Amino acid sequence: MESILSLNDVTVAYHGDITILNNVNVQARKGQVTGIIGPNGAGKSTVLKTMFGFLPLIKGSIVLNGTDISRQGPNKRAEAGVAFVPQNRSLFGDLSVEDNLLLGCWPFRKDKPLVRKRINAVYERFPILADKRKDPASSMSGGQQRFVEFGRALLIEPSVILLDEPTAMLAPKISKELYGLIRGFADDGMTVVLVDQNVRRCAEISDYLYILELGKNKAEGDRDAFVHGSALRDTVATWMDYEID
Ligand SMILES: Nc1ncnc2c1ncn2[C@@H]1O[C@H](COP(=O)(O)OP(=O)(O)OP(=O)(O)O)[C@@H](O)[C@H]1O
Repeated sequence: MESILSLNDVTVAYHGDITILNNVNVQARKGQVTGIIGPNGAGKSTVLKTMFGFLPLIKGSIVLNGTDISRQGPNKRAEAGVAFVPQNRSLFGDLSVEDNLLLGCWPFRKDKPLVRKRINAVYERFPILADKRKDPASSMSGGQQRFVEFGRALLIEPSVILLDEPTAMLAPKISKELYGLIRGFADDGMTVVLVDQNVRRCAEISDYLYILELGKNKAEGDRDAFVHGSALRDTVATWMDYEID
């Protein structure tokens, strides 16, 4: 299966020479969910931030569709079709749902008919957002706010979507709905990279998984390796004190 986005031997730091990722390798394949799991502080969020261009590389390269994008910033990567939904809430609470969506149209803002078309497509996918288009984003539930964030990410019609803990702090019912959506993104041909604390759910919807520990690759394998007892499964149980059932 074709690799769309890859981190190749990547080393990054937030400050000075204290490296956070050390020679990390991740390949995200077309139409697949690539799950990234690991204990707190392993560097999972840092992998996504690096993929989106927030951190300069000390070493290694990032390749998107065969092009080295290591030196491109987030704007360029968004233009190339990479969307990022960060872990922390990223909406402007005082702005309406529609205004938050309009902000996601920035790269093609001058093409008004296209803006309308893409926003309407989001409303078709998430009818609740059409109903609440005039309401302040902050008036919506946590799950509904996630829909706005997902919708805003979809406005550029991304080929790659990076999702950081999309169901953190949400109730099981809405989380299930979100995992269904995420699986649907991949089934529609999008390349999904999912960072998740919920090992079981992440393993269920991922095609391939990476375990990080202390900023390094620790193990990797496809879903079957996790679901049917294996070294990877034992790894998760031992390192993360977690049993997959
Ligand atoms: N802005 C920052 N400045 C300095 N260090 C940071 C920053 N963000 C994260 N770190 C450090 O980088 C390391 C990896 O953090 P990261 O958030 O990528 O881990 P994670 O695996 O996503 O953890 P969690 O599951 O807790 O979110 C941690 O030691 C963290 O303290």
